[in-house]
Amino acid sequence: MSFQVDGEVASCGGRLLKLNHESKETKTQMSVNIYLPQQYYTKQTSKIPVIYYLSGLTCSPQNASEKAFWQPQADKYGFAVVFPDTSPRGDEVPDDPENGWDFGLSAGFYVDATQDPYKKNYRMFSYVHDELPRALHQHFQKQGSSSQLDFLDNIAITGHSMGGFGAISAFLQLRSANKYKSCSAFAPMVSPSGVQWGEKAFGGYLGNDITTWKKYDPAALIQTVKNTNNDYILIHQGTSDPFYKKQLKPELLQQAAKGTTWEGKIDVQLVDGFDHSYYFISTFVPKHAEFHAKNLGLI
Ligand SMILES: N[C@@H](CCC(=O)N[C@@H](CSC=O)C(=O)NCC(=O)O)C(=O)O
Repeated sequence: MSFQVDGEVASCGGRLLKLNHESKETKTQMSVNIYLPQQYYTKQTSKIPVIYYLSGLTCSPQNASEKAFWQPQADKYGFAVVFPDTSPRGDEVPDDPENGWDFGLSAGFYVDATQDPYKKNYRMFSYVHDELPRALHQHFQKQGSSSQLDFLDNIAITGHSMGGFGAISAFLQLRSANKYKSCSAFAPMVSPSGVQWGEKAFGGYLGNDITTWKKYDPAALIQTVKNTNNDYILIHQGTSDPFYKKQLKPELLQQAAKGTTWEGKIDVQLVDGFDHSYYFISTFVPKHAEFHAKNLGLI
């Protein structure tokens, strides 16, 4: 459960820690970055909430740490940001037999695989939402500073593309436990069961029985999970995103929400001319930071 420090970088008013640890879930070493805001170093007494940011296909924890510009927002409101990896890695970890970038390494889809040969290592749902937060809690507790960081209770989740899918899927699956206080997403894939990226990933990790896919599919989950808390989900989507119409389709979540307790609660903001890149993400991170800061009780 203990973390090794691969690096520590001064960034804005705080520090970005680059950590790795042995995961029982994935049976591999997992990298994770965490940004500790300036409030952490001024030893404030109230607990610092945590936002989990799930990255998209091809990403490691570095992409968002370097290009999303969460750090100034974290300093502004006083939250920490955790950037998990997108899949298990290593020579022993099975990859895409087609050598694509949309499955296998860097493309774990935040699900617990049930199919060979993936089920041994690809346990990203259990890793991200259970093992990692507990491991971080224990690590910082040992450092004598757990009172300052709240990895388990006052937490929120967001993500981009595959990670936006992972964030909404987990938010809904874990809603009855009120695990995440709020959820937002940048250009998320909201109905993976019906698009090529999702069909390939779910087929490979979960098998051909599509009834097993529904457990993870936001457009299916939204029809069964009750919105008892008057929550809403914030989504930004660029209109010039090459993946918007074929893979992402955020409007499908709004349509699926019709007639449910989520109707009118899926706030899809289409932003003209923006693409799928970190230029898009970094532009709208301040809006997502403010949204989560409100839900985490920081403003
Ligand atoms: N390599 C691909 C492009 C892949 C891509 O756009 N990845 C996105 C996430 S896509 C959905 O999950 C990403 O975040 N890339 C990392 C980055 O730093 O931009 C291609 O060649 O088209």
